[in-house]
Amino acid sequence: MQVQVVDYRAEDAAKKFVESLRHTGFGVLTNHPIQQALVEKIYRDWYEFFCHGDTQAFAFDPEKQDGYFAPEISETAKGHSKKDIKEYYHVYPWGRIPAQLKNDILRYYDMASELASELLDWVEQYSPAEVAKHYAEPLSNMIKDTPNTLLRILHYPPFTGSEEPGAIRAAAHEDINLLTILPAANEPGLQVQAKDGAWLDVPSDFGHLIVNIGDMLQEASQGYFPSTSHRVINPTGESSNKSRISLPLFLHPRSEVVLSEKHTQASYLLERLKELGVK
Ligand SMILES: O=C(O)CCC(=O)C(=O)O
Ligand SMILES: [Fe+2]
Repeated sequence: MQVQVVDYRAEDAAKKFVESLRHTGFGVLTNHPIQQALVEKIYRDWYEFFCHGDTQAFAFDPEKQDGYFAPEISETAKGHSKKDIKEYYHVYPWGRIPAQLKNDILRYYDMASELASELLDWVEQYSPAEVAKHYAEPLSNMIKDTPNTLLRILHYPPFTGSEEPGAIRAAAHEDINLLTILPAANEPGLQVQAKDGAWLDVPSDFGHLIVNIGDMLQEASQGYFPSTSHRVINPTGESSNKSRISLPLFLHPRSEVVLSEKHTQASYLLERLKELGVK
């Protein structure tokens, strides 16, 4: 099993990329249209906010789920008992965003959402007919005008030595949503689980764009596209003193979109958030 690094501009990009998604749940793009300078600026500015900003003034709203999630209330992955070692902020265009960070993060949100829509068209194009016939509507249509797509800015703080034994930056989990788009973080650590159980590093050179299948696309494709387990391991050596910032965009269909006979987006999300203990 290999996560493919695919040149977005190559002629056979869509085919290769969807093959990688099918076999590993992950695909990685180079030469993609997301501006790296913007990503780097977001990393710097949000690092500043996490370290010196008035995070408590933006404490998350339990109902709407926008805002800042402190390390103490941060999520526990499904099936795990220890909290992840991280803090994060949930950006929705309709939600609260610190004024000085608003322009850049919403520009990124729009840019990444637009690319995501194209990637969903690629997935649709290379879905076998017997899989695609179960899509209740075109995949890219499912996210059109959606208020549910979530941009999460994650800060994994430097290690101090007082971390809870056994806890890791992000315990093994699957994403809940349709597709996740993630620029390579400023520090390594992201791994995906192969079919034989082994953990493999996801190619994460600076500038790479990492894309993975979430449970909702697995559900909609009746398992054809696998939502694979991934995790963020703890830093060692010099890296232990460094923060890690990452920026996953979780694409969510509109609430009423039908995923399968059993679930709409809304019913599926509610079930999963309850499992995570954040709802
Ligand atoms: O920080 C990362 O690289 C991945 C984060 C992640 O998997 C998540 O928040 O769902
Ligand atoms: Fe994830």
